Amino acid sequence: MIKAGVVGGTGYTGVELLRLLIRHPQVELKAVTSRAESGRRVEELYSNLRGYLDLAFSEPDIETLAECDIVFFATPNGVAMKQVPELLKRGVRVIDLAADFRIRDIPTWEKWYGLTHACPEFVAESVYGLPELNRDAIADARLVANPGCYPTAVQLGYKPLLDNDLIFEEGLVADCKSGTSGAGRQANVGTLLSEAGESFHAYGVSGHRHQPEILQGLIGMSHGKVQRVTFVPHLLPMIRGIHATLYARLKNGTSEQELHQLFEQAYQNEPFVDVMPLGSLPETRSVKGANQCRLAVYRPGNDDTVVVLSVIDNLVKGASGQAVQNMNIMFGLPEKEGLEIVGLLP
Ligand SMILES: NC(=O)C1=CN([C@@H]2O[C@H](COP(=O)(O)OP(=O)(O)OC[C@H]3O[C@@H](n4cnc5c(N)ncnc54)[C@H](OP(=O)(O)O)[C@@H]3O)[C@@H](O)[C@H]2O)C=CC1
Ligand SMILES: CC(=O)N[C@@H](CCC(=O)OP(=O)(O)O)C(=O)O
Repeated sequence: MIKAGVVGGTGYTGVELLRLLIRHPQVELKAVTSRAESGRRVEELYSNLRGYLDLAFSEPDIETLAECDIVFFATPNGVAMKQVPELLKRGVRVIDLAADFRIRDIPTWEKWYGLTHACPEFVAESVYGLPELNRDAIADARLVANPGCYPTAVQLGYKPLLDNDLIFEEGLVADCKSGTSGAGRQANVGTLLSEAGESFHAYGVSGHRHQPEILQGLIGMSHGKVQRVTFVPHLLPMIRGIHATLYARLKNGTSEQELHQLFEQAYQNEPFVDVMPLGSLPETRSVKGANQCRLAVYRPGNDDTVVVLSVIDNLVKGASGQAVQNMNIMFGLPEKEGLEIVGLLP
């Protein structure tokens, strides 16, 4: 059994990790931390876990965490980087759900996250945990940087187009919408029901920290040819889900049918990417609770613009499910272990 620890077990991604890990046949949860709730039984706070998890929250101290084989950090940005060097030294593997190890260029990371990086030397060693891109490297990694939620939806949508050199590298637009759980569980006026309900607005239009992460991924897929991407997030009055509408201009006359076949081929062996039939409209509710990305590709009016629709659950394929998928790969387990969950409709 893999001994696992979750730092930040009271947050939304933390409790989602617990929901997935308690049903994972190869995992034994050894530690779940919260500074605010230390000593309190997990099921007291999260009654959905009653009968499944016999643990109390503990302080995130290094001695407890060092007894694990793997530690997930479901903490705010800037927390994992303080404990990672010591955990790796003690032979513990780490998956960080925050952004501490996602951006290769340290000055770029420090600019967007407003922090000084505590262990920049470990960023080069870490592997960006998008399995559809980096499966082999993830298998050998000690430290995995779990991708951001928007970057997951956007990169999976653009990948077949860039891999096949089908689009101009200029003018890429990612128009994205998220549910409120993307903002985490801490009190926040903007995500109160009476603020976010029955309304819809963009945010971070002049700059969002996921833009450099998305750009870094697209630069890699295009071998340096993509130089820019416009990313605009919006807040939807729903709890879970991300919908990304991606635009690009086609280099040649690839038909909608051919684009669709190409997407199907690109993802035919991917357990968690579903290319829907031609003409489909992926719905966020179809991936609610599931580790799935659902995609559809269009060429409206036979014009030279290609439109990709990409949906995920921000807390699952956009965070905790993807983290469990990465753990499975790191430990040589079947990739779908513990993750065969069907989306919740309606
Ligand atoms: N919500 C989402 O959809 C997604 C979130 N992420 C990322 O995952 C991470 C967690 O997000 P989310 O679950 O939403 O966050 P929450 O704000 O809901 O939870 C944060 C958790 O971290 C703990 N924590 C806070 N500060 C510290 C600290 N200094 N040391 C140890 N533990 C700490 C908190 O407990 P306590 O303070 O009691 O210790 C709490 O359990 C973030 O980095 C977020 O950006 C990634 C993808 C999607
Ligand atoms: C709706 C909302 O506020 N979403 C968050 C992003 C989600 C997230 O958790 O960001 P990471 O994936 O980088 O950790 C935001 O825009 O900041």
